[in-house]
Amino acid sequence: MLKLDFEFTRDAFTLRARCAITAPVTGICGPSGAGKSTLLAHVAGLLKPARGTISFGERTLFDSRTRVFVPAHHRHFGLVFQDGQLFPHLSVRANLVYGQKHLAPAQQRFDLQTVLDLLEIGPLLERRPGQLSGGERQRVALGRALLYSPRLLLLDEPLSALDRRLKEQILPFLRRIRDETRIPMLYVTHAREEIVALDGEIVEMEAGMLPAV
Ligand SMILES: Nc1ncnc2c1ncn2[C@@H]1O[C@H](COP(=O)(O)OP(=O)(O)OP(=O)(O)O)[C@@H](O)[C@H]1O
Repeated sequence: MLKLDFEFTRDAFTLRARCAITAPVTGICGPSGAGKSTLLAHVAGLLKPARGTISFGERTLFDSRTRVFVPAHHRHFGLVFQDGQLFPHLSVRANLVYGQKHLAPAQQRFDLQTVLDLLEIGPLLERRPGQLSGGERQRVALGRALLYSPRLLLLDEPLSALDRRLKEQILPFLRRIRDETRIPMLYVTHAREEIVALDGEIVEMEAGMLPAV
């Protein structure tokens, strides 16, 4: 369970999050500027709240009173953004194993072959990101996040750069990730139908409030 109870202010924008997230897939929906990406950045450990607490399972990730702040690279969460953010100078293979290199063997939940099979990206291994279609790039980005053996997958508009056909191609892969890895997902999107397709629970965000009041 991901428990959020914190506040953050940046210029005129204030984010207030107070909720417990328990579903296997949770969609954070809401209008542009509501604070969805800012919320995800707090869960990832890329931004620090002004005050409050964030915990995942038994682990406290942030507590302003006791001055706990677990940095992003110690949270073991996988991140996938809209444009995949692959390293352009590295092959698909090198991109995939990038995060895995930093894990001790005992921490590695998946091997490369399992992820290649799951996402059907084996034939792409020796290509560079510039030689991939948008949908292939997003599958590689998902593969890279999985090989990091994340405890939670944070997805920020992972399909929004893709056309309808590609979205419909990738959604079954996301369903496979949900069913075969059982890694919980926190999924930011404008497209509620993506969350519906994943049988997820939707949490509505409005004007910096989670949940909206
Ligand atoms: N790097 C930044 N510096 C200053 N303000 C920012 C920055 N990034 C976002 N903001 C502001 O913070 C608020 C929340 O932005 P955020 O990107 O979290 O919203 P969002 O719900 O993800 O929007 P969208 O759906 O358009 O991506 C907005 O008012 C935005 O203008």
